[in-house]
Amino acid sequence: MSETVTNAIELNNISVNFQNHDQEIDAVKNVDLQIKRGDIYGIIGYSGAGKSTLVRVINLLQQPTQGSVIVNNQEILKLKPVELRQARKKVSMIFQHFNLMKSRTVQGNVEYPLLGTKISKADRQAKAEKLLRLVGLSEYAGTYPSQLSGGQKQRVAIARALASDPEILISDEATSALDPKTTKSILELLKQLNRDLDLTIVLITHEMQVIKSICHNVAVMDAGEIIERGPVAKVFTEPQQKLTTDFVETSTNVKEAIERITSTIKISEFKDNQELMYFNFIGNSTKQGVVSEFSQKYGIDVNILFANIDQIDGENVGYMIAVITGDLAVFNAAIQRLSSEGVKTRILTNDVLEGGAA
Ligand SMILES: Nc1ncnc2c1ncn2[C@@H]1O[C@H](COP(=O)(O)OP(=O)(O)OP(=O)(O)O)[C@@H](O)[C@H]1O
Repeated sequence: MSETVTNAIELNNISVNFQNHDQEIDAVKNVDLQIKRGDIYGIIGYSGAGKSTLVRVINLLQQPTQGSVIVNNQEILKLKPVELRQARKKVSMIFQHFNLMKSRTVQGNVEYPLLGTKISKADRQAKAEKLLRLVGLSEYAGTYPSQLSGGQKQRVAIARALASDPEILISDEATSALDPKTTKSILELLKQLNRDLDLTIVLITHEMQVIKSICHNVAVMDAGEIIERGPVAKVFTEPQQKLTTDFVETSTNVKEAIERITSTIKISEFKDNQELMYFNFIGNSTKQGVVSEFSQKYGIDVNILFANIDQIDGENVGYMIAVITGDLAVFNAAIQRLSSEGVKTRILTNDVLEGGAA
């Protein structure tokens, strides 16, 4: 199958410039992005990185300054207005603040995108009922948004977004206003919709935890550019950029652990044969194996200060911070061997002494 058949979205050399008074803002700079049909693709970055501007280009809510936008094999910048309206129906969005209409009931909100279409009133009602069942809110059809919790409001917004039978759903920080438990249930719902409806999902977030929960692929944005991208498991285990490492270490609690450990132990008092080490294990390279290999085979003492294990895309990923004590030449040889077995290591001692670990 050719690329154009399998890609739901193809952005080529997209730039978006804004003129703010006498200042020009390059919100998106020369971005190329391909998203496969049926993928859950995360875009992560800090506030102002250009994420929202970039995804708004997908349905032309934002006109790009340059570049081409191909959605479902259609070059949408070249469509006539009537064709563009049709194409846009295939791309729905959900937002952080839900954007529900307060004066309409839950049912009325879900029916809203179908008003003014050829669909009959009875079919419209039946479709809204079906969608509310799908998101688990049937019994709330007659209530108003103000009577719902944040998670329920987002479910209504999702049902409404599905009313036009989209092929692509864009989620712009849709879980950012929700507590962790509700976030989890909304992400589970999105995962289910991706699977059951073959919905392509583009998900913007500033939390790597969200990416880790449901995305297959991720792009990291900074200052209008995509600075790193790839399958989530690969980006998590082999981040290439400092910003990506920051996001990963925050979501795995490693960053917090490094800060806690380095503020409680005195590295300046370490002996010459001691190092503070960070280990990252992937797949079969278990923590136990490494610790026993260090102590039994190399005679190196490993004092574990932090350990955590994650499941990313079905793969176990472990993180450990430890003080190791022993012959450093032997130790260096040991880490070289481990690195060939998929264990990543980083000596934190120097980072901390130079003030660069956090
Ligand atoms: N309509 C606009 N007019 C002028 N500048 C804009 C406009 N929209 C966005 N910007 C600017 O473009 C840059 C990127 O904004 P954007 O909202 O895309 O970032 P973001 O990564 O989505 O951040 P956030 O999560 O805070 O929305 C910012 O500097 C922002 O101030």
